[in-house]
Amino acid sequence: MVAPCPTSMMVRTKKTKGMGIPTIDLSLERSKLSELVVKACEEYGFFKVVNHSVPKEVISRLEEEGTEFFSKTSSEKSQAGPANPFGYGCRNIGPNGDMGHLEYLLLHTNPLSISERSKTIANDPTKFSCAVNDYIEAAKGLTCEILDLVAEGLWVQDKFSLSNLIRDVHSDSLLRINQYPPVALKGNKNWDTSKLEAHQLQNQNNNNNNNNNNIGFGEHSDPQILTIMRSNNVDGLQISTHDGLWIPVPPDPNEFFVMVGDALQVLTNGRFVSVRHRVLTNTTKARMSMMYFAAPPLNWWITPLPKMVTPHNPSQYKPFTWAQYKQAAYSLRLGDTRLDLFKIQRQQDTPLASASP
Ligand SMILES: C=C1C[C@]23C[C@@]1(O)CC[C@H]2[C@@]12CC[C@H](O)[C@@](C)(C(=O)O1)[C@H]2[C@@H]3C(=O)O
Ligand SMILES: O=C(O)CCC(=O)C(=O)O
Ligand SMILES: [Fe+2]
Repeated sequence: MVAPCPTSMMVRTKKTKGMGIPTIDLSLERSKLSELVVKACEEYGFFKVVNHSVPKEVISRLEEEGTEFFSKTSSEKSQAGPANPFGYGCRNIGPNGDMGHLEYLLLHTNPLSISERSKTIANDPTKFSCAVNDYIEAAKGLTCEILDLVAEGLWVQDKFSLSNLIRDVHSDSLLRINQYPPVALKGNKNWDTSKLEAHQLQNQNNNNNNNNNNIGFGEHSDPQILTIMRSNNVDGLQISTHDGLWIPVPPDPNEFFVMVGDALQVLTNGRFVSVRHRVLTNTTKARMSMMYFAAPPLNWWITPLPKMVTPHNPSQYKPFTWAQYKQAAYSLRLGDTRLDLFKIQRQQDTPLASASP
């Protein structure tokens, strides 16, 4: 057990199957808070926030819309599809053959695009688009708050430099509502994964080729700057630690989870690493998650913040626009480490080069 620590010092870590998920209380004093946010981003690229100011009603309205949509018949739902990339998708993830046990709605956050899409999604399109727009505004507010804390914690001079990337009206942020139906495990009906320790789950699931029956959403990192996730009370999400151990994330329908994406890894010149995560299906209950992916406008450049580049830590990435990065992401498979395409290879990175005469 971890000894309780004074609230003023917390990244509060609740023990989950032997590992802690950092939990950050947003009502803490600001300078402490920014330090904790940076620490959690460095150590895990993932944390939970409590005491956020998103109204419960904003969350429940979107959840109700999601439930109503996913309870429609397949032929009704298919009117909102296929997801190419936006709209309704079922089992197919992206354009390159990735599959999961899920169905989803993927939406661009532009209000005009939402209003058009709503017509194929909901019986009452205005009610649907209001619920979606309100949720997006709230998630965007929370994301900006967290990005400002990151900038402060990193001592970046312009404390809005990160949040400005996603505040712009042309931001390419997305909203995704995922629904994972319960999947009975093949063979042994008494095989309950919730009773397994993280390392056992890892062994059981790392070999995805043998039995991917329980993969809801395969291992990947999110390409964007930051992802804000909220789910119903059904587990399944796991994150990978820097040493490759899978940690189950206990669901908390009242709170939000934050994930560092590839673009924030670049902006921090590798000080933060985007978190690899996946979803395993539950054997009895349907999981519904709402994901807000915060991204800049398509033609904006992503380069390390000047503060993060020093003679000792020169830029690790070639400059690219968000559109170029997305294009790379969509040309690859879900689990690929697409940032490798943009890494600057330096001589000292290759042991052979330094060893050669
Ligand atoms: C297989 C793919 C699906 C994805 C685009 C990609 O080619 C690689 C990244 C995937 C991902 C993961 C995070 C988000 O869910 C997503 C919407 C995104 O921006 O990148 C998905 C893409 C998708 O499902 O279209
Ligand atoms: O459903 C979840 O909890 C995670 C889904 C996810 O990783 C994604 O949509 O990119
Ligand atoms: Fe993801």
